Amino acid sequence: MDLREFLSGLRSAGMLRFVNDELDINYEIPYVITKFDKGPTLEFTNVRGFRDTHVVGNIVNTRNKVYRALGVKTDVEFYRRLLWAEEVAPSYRPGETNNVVYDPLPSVDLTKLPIPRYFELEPGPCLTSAVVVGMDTKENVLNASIHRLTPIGPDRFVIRLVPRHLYRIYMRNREIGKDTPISISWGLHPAILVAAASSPSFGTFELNMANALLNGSLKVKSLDNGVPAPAHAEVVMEGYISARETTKEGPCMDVLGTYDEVREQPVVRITRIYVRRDGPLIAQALVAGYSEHKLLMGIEKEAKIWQFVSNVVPEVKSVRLTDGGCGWLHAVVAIRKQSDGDPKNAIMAAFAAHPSLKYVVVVDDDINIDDPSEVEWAMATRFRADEDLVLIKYARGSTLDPVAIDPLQGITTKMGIDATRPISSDISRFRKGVIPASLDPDKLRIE
Ligand SMILES: C/C(=C\C(=O)O)CCOP(=O)(O)O
Ligand SMILES: [Mn+2]
Repeated sequence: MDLREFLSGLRSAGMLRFVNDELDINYEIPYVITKFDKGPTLEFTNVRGFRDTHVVGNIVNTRNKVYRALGVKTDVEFYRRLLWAEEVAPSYRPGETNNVVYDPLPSVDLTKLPIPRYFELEPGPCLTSAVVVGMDTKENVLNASIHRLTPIGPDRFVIRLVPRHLYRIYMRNREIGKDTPISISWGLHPAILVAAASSPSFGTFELNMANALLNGSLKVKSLDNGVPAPAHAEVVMEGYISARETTKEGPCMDVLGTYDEVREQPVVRITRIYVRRDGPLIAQALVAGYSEHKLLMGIEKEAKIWQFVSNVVPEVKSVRLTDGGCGWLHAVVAIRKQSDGDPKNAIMAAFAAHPSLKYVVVVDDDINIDDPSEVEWAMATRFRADEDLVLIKYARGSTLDPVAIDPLQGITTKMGIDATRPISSDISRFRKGVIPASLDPDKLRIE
């Protein structure tokens, strides 16, 4: 399964529309994508200045499409499948092949690639949906993750490295004076994107996880620098993260919909570009701060929160990283509690599961956590700040948080809210009002 097959499945299911007007990849296509933020997948067939190229946006901008990509139907099925893939990843190493769909370009020139330009204050075009595989040259540890890459020359990017696994690999290589060999793959089946956006423990290779999610069908090619890349990507680049060279990165839009800080970040040197040529090249545009970005970043964290909270509370119905909380900073967890102390433990478990989380509300399982008004209703009727509020000062949060105490380290204050009704009290005081009638109002003759 590659991106093209996934897109054709969406088209057959009526979930993908073609846009045939001539549009520019600079601002125009991203703008249209944001106007259909929770809508259909859009395939732009007439991209100004780029022949034989389509741009696709909103490929997994809804929960439904993510679940479709992973072959699951319900939240709990999704949590179990993703956690299973993290667990079994070591025994799902993808097979190696030289039978790839892409060919090398005669020369390296990033300006020839259809990399979109998104937001007004950004310094230029930005690659927001590519998977970077990096290798620890000493231990041969591999890691796959998604990073913002801004071209700064025909063969150079600057890469935003959050202090996580690729950063650790880069630091370990740097300590012995080595550049970090990488592959950058763009235009991938969403299962690979979901895996790369996941955080299994260091040493678990996310492409193995993707292979498990794809039922063992993923194939990889080893590039000349020794790093694997998926054999069915639209574009693959081979290169190195420089151990010495850094430059300013940003200002670039992040998942919060605000401009991330400008930081000194490592430079990437590209040594080869491979491009798919069988039919139009499919370039994936992903607009930072919109639904696809939020879902890809947050959805694995929902599974992790579900897992961690399930360790302390027997029944966890569902978890949402909320839209207003940017799919990253705010969560709602619906539980069926057995003790009035359960929600506090659930709050602690949620913070342990997702270090960037800043605010979590725990509700009973009669609350629809997809409806922000119902969640607020639970807070209005089941929460009292003197005993149901947890504040944790000076904890590790997100490096993106504009009000962090220390933005470099992402240190902030966290808040947990127990909006569940007390077990001991009269349940009827907390029940939602129901009118016992079963007629269909849509069938009434209302003039
Ligand atoms: C750089 C990040 C997201 C983005 O660019 O939108 C990830 C931030 O991760 P934290 O661990 O929350 O700092
Ligand atoms: Mn990792």
